[in-house]
Amino acid sequence: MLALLEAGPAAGVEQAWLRGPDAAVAGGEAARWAAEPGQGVADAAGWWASVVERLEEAEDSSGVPATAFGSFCFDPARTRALPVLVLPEWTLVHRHGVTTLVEVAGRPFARPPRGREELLAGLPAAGTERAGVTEPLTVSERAGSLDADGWADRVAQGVKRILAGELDKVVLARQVAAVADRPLPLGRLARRLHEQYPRCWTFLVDGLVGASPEMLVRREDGLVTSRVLAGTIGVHGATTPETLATALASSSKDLQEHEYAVASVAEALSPFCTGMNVPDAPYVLELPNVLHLATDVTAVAAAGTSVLELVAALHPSAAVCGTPTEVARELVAELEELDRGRYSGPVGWVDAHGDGAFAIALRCGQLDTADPTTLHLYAGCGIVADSDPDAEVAESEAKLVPMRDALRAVVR
Ligand SMILES: C=C(O[C@H]1C=CC=C(C(=O)O)[C@@H]1O)C(=O)O
Repeated sequence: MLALLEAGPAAGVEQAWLRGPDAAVAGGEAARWAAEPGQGVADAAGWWASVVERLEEAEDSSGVPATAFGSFCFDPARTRALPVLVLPEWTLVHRHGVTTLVEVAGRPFARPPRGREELLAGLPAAGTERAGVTEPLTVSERAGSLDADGWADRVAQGVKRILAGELDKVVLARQVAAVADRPLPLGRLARRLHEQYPRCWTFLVDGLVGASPEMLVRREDGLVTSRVLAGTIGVHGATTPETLATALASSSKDLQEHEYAVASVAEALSPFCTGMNVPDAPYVLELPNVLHLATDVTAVAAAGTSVLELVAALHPSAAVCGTPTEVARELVAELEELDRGRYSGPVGWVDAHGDGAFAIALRCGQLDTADPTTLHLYAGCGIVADSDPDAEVAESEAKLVPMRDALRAVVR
């Protein structure tokens, strides 16, 4: 499956989702939601319900349900980007040690799926996919509308507004454009991210590629889980992870930032769930580039609640927007000078039973719609009353490391 992913669009792979040993790669289009500007997850849920109704079979013969891949905008009212929900023609799923090729057949889909043999015959054999390609990409960077100093100034303005009592927390992001000498091999980038960050959820959906450590919500057989992250410390060569973890777990600024994020998730989930468990204190999640304060929330979904309803209720959490949500959303728009597009929106999959998983699209890049050599990279930081602008710039640099490393490492 990694060979398939690596081959990317050349092998017809357009969507992917990977974590640890589990993976799904998919291609072709049996159906695509024709999203309009301003639409969001609730609109997509209606479309998906109507597709599921019309499927002849909701599952393949081995019981794996038809699955759509989606990616939604951070702020549908303020973006030129469109959200995505696609039911691929075929999906190769590896789960619990079993690999299944799921094909969507029958009404209402005009295009018949390719035969299994035909599909598999077109794929590169594992291990041969890199033969002969050894030249690294040459990549340069261009600042977004704000450079690091300009963004630090916006962080300082955010702190002032918090101190003035307008809000408690705001998440501010910055963007840089990575420009390569060739069209970017998104499948290769996804593979590299997956290999370097196996504890993260790696995604590739319509030109959005990344490896997110944050699970907005997963629903599996009625069980709901959400991994809330907020509060971060960058990894430096000289300091041991234990020392960093101790510093993070005792930082009142980071603990406060984290508390807002957990509260926003628990509050949004509660109308849809019973038996919610919210641990009293966070643990420290260690990644190669950063350490995060993390809390895993679990609950039981009310009967008939699909993962898309949960996503619609949870987004945007205080990990990407702020507290209170509406005030923070306005301040993000005022200070960032950035169209976030699908960065920091939900990205993941939903199946015909309403189960699924949506991460928050962080540590990612969005392929430029007009230029396949340009990837827009994003990193954001939670700002509270005690935030220091220079420290936030350093944190945003640490959050850009996964994409920058992957870009440096891939060959064309
Ligand atoms: C907004 C981002 O991270 C969020 C998720 C985890 C920790 C965060 C923080 O500590 O600031 C952010 O809230 C990003 O990576 O672009």
